[in-house]
Amino acid sequence: MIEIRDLHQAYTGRGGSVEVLKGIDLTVPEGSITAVVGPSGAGKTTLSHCISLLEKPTQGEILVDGSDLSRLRGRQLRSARRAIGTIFQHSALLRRITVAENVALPLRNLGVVHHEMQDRVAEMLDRVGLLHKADSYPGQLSGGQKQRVGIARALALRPRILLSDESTSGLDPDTTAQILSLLADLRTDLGLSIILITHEMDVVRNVADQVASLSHGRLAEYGSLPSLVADQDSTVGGQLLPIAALPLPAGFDTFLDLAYQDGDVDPEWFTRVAVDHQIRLALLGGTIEARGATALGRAVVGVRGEQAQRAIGALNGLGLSARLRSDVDRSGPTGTAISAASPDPTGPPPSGATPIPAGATAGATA
Ligand SMILES: Nc1ncnc2c1ncn2[C@@H]1O[C@H](COP(=O)(O)OP(=O)(O)OP(=O)(O)O)[C@@H](O)[C@H]1O
Repeated sequence: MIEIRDLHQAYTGRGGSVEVLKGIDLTVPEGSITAVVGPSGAGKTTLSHCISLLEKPTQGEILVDGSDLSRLRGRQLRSARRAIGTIFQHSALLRRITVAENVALPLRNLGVVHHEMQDRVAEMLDRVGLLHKADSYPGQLSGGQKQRVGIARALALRPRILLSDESTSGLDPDTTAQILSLLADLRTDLGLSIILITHEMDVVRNVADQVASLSHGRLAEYGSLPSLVADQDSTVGGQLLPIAALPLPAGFDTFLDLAYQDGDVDPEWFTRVAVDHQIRLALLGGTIEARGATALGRAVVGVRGEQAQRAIGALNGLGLSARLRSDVDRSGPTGTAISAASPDPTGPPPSGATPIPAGATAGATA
């Protein structure tokens, strides 16, 4: 487990001191993946450098299994670094030595004896599925294979924490999925605490247990992924499952935002509200994402104003979180004018997620 407490980082230049991290508190439980997201300049890389002990924070603590690594120097610092393995964006392998020699580097620097080093390298390459590439050179590998070697190297010192700094950036979707699946397995098999610094919301949605969002050097949001998706006030939740919706059809004047929470939603909610409760609903857009045995989702429906409160009650009773939008008009619920011919102005639905066909209506005559 890694705990970051009141972490500050300031840089001093000609123009004076600039505080880039302004008191970050973050806990990454053992055996879990925490994604750190945020806009450019929010402080993600600075946080990553502080965690990997490349930079010394100006204030605060980085506790790994209870001991503060941020105040160490010299030999103690070098030793503490072993607790944290880092995977970089471009794998950062040395081109002139073999895959096995790259993985062995951290062990060699530590003076591990030869046969032990060979065993460890073979074990780590086997874990990432690349034992057969041990004698190849990095230039002979695909992008995804290079990243796997980078992961094997990061694991060589048996760290407790794995820090991935944009490690899937620039990889194609299939390769990204393979790397994420490997990270998820490592979390489970080795009980690693994994910190994923990324700007890719697809990556976050597919693999993160918790999400921390930075803004201007502060922690803007933090929570489990399902809780953020279910929280209608969460900006990150909206970014994780973005929805573009059709405008309200004739006869409807009120938008409701819906969120699915964990597995407790009645799968027949739409029919039940329409038939059992005699409420007219127009399904205007939505996304459902399967996570293990549960489903996460967000949707937008249209209702008639006089039925809105009853609809909210019925939907909440079926396990959804339903909320009236206050800024109701006939443009989309985001306030952006959306035409029926172009129902998705923000681009395709997130990969791996199932878009609900917009425009379906149901309901008894009211
Ligand atoms: N060595 C430095 N000296 C001065 N300012 C710095 C230094 N490193 C980073 N900064 C500033 O700190 C802020 C946060 O930078 P950082 O690279 O951590 O953001 P980021 O969230 O990783 O952004 P991106 O997604 O674009 O990589 C930026 O305003 C940046 O200009």
